[in-house]
Amino acid sequence: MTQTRFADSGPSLEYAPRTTLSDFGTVADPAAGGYLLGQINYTTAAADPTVSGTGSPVLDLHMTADPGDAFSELWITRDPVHSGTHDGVVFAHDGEYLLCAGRVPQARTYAAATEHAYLAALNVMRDLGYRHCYRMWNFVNQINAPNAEGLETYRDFCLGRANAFEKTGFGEDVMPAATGIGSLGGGIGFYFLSGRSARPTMIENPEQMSAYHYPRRYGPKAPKFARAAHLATAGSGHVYVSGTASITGHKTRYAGDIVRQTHVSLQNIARVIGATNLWEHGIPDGHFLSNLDHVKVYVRHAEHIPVVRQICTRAFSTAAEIRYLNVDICRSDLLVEIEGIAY
Ligand SMILES: C=C(O[C@@H]1C=C(C(=O)O)C=C[C@H]1O)C(=O)O
Repeated sequence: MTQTRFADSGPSLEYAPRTTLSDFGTVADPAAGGYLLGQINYTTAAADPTVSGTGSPVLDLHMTADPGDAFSELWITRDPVHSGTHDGVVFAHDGEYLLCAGRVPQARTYAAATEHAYLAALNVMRDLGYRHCYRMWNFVNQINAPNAEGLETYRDFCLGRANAFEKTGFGEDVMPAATGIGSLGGGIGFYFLSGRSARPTMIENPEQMSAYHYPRRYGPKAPKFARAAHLATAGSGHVYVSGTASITGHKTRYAGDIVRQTHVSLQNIARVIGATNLWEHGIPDGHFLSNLDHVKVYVRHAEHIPVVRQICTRAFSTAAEIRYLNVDICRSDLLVEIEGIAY
């Protein structure tokens, strides 16, 4: 288990093997002053989000078929948390940071229910004063399958998300980093991180068209996310890197070629977090792939995982926590996608 990082830039993240979560019980580690802002279980079945008996949001995502591969993300903060629920969304906040989580049950179409669930979460952020959302995660079962009306499920989700953003004006100034990835079941699970005073800087990649500008050939409403979000309240910041794939401009590159797609995904991340790009965004900082931690590598075909692991092992630090997940990806011609946090 990684050493808890209490940084000025957001709650600290730890990965814990599913089996050790009982150790956490109430709070993460009173000795370290840690409190559990939220627990996201990447596990073998989906479940509605709940608030645990000790007051922490818990979301189970169906992201692995093998219990031995299950793990939990523990978002740990230094201050006591207050939790609650609103219209199906669970949340916890510590005065500076908020985690909220929700789920849209399996359905024939998703746009309306996604819009409703997102509005509930956006209202929680607004009403509690945590307007600066910097990272969103979305796990979409059967992401490439057509919905009951023939629209690809991912595009259906993007339509609902965009409608929620447009109705609230959310994202007009700063779009959060995000992941929109497949899952093995459970409709659409999602969770968000927001700050009260910390103002994230939205980062784009000059090698890629901003997703929110994608042409209509990719769906009725474009995906709404930034390539990364830099968060700093004091001192150095963290860069939350969105799910990144083999896309330059707006086009998929190297369809069918897992090795090249993996390298393009890594090149895109290196470009986004590198000093040249961060300075272009007014951030006097720079990172390398070796600074990335809490990496998730999503791979469409299980048989590709060994070669992807080989490439990623060489690219990232030996100290990096890396999880490989065999799930579908938002475009049917994408074979791999990678996200992480640059510290
Ligand atoms: C891979 C891409 O998009 C994916 C989908 C996202 C979403 O819809 O929130 C965010 C990042 C990726 O997980 C891309 O368009 O480059």
